[in-house]
Amino acid sequence: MTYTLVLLRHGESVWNAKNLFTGWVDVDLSDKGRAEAVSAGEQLKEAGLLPDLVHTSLQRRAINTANLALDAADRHWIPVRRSWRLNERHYGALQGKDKKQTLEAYGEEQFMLWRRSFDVPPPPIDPDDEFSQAHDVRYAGLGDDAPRSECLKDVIARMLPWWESAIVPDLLEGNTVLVAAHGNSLRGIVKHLDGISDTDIAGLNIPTGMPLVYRLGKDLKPEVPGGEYLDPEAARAAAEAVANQGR
Ligand SMILES: O=C(O)[C@@H](CO)OP(=O)(O)O
Repeated sequence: MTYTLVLLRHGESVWNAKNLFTGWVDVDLSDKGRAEAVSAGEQLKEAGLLPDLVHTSLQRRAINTANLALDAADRHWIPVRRSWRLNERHYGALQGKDKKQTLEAYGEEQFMLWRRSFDVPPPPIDPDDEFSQAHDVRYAGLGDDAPRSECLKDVIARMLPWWESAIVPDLLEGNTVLVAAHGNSLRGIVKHLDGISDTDIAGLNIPTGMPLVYRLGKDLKPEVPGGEYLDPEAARAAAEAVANQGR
């Protein structure tokens, strides 16, 4: 038995286009991002990869990407499950800041520590900051779980309970599962699936709007390490562009 998981980072957001740290700020897709989402759905349909169920974060760029992609694939009607545990990494006090200006102000080493180190979170955001989610009703029930900043290690710790309790059971029932989420929450899933080390994960970047397909064996280990992009060349170039943001 092979289980099929499709990971889809949201299409380009308006803040991706402006090169701003985004995290939990609930920005929408750009026109390019919407087109990427539609194209992702068309690619899924062409490849015969029709999701039975979709999991999304609570953020509109992922929700709208899933809706557009599933509509293009004629799968707009499938059941959906959402969780904050699939949200983007909370970028703390960097939320709303320009990536290039941050790199220039703090230097390459600090910038990369905040952006890609496994266990160094950016400084926490002030609850009254205009880009804080402290007063956002959708997170009102989180209590002490509500982050004010996260590193990738924190993302994996809050993502894994959803992976284990919601996504894995859906896969084991034989469903093709689509997960529409974010650069860093998906890096967490990939790290977990492929057993990537805390150091090597720094070099892994996920492009916007490109389906990444994992076929998993009985033990939920990937048949092809790293999974397979439906358009591998475009994905390689786009992942490199993500790696170079701020430069
Ligand atoms: O700003 C963010 O929330 C993320 C994803 O867009 O950026 P980065 O790739 O720098 O982690």
